[in-house]
Amino acid sequence: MDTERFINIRRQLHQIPEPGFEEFKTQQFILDFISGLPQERLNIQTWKTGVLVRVAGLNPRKTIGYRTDMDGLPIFEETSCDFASVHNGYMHACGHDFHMSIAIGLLDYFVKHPVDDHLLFIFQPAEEGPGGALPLMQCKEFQAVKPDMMLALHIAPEYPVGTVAVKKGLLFANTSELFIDLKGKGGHAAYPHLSNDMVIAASHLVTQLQSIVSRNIDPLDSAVLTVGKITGGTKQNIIAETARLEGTIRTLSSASMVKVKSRIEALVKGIESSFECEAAIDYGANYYQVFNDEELTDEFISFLKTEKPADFYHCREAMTGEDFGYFLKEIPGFMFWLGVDCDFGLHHSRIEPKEEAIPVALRTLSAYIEWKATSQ
Ligand SMILES: CC(=O)N[C@@H](CCC[C@H](N)C(=O)O)C(=O)O
Repeated sequence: MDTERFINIRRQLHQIPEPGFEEFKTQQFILDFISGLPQERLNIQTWKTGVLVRVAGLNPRKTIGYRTDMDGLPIFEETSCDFASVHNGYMHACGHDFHMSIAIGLLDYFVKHPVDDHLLFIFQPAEEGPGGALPLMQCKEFQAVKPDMMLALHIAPEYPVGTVAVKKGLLFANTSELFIDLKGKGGHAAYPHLSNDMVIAASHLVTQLQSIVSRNIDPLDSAVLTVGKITGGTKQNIIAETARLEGTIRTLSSASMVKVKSRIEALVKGIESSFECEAAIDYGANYYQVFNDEELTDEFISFLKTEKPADFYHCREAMTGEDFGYFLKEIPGFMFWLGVDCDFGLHHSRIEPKEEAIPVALRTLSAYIEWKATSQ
């Protein structure tokens, strides 16, 4: 496999990160690549900004699905790459450029080396939000070619290149976005008694929210509540009429998600009454946990240990979220981490994953899919 080619594709994709459901250039890039492949075995469909490509099997008994996400994040890139994002304010800071180039490499390989089973490559928009997996799964294009098993990977900055980390069962958390709007009364900075300051109300609320994880959740059943963005007011000498908190909730159990949300609602009610303001809560997109099929994951681990395309690490569950969880809720399969060894983590403006991980993923997945799609 000419892995340099797919590293180069990763660099081209890295330059054009786009928001969820606006991956227009990315979609065109993928379609252009596909149009250069031998077409005889291909069935190509688009859904919104996504692409579904089926490679017809030689003697199909099942369909194996491979999913990559496509969207970038609203982050100003601060890497030293000479192929940095040309979309100012957007960056592939969660590895979706890696994920796509690996999917393209596998597609290229299997078009030229067909296997018995059908393979479905799913280029899915909007993983970072509002979530493309669930609506894609409901579309008629997907239903017509629905796989019998699903695979995906995610880059992992904390593991060395050459490793694959996985576990059976729960891998990623349940997630819910969180948006809280506060409305009070604006006014002159010098007349606080005639106004109702939402910067103060928002500050109290952010602090109170921290008590939920520490005091309402069983410490053995982890949860995270992060407020990632806070906005309010218009100028330093004007009392803020409105403020907005934007965050995310992560829990390992769905019972804890219910609990966190009920505590948020109680605290927000308290803020309304103590600060005499109005508040509105919006939970945005919710992602179902990523739960790896036990049998298939065990089998993949045995494959890794026997064939050794990569070093196997047994990982713990993580509080990251992934709408790939919706695929795994309906279709057996698994997701794994691909070690890319870098100093900065996911969602950081300086993340520079090591590209040597791309050949590791191509080697591992082409061997595994080849075995899975011919042997059983
Ligand atoms: C792997 C990863 O980083 N996924 C994202 C998914 C975001 C879900 C949603 N927008 C939310 O914030 O809840 C993550 O932040 O874990």
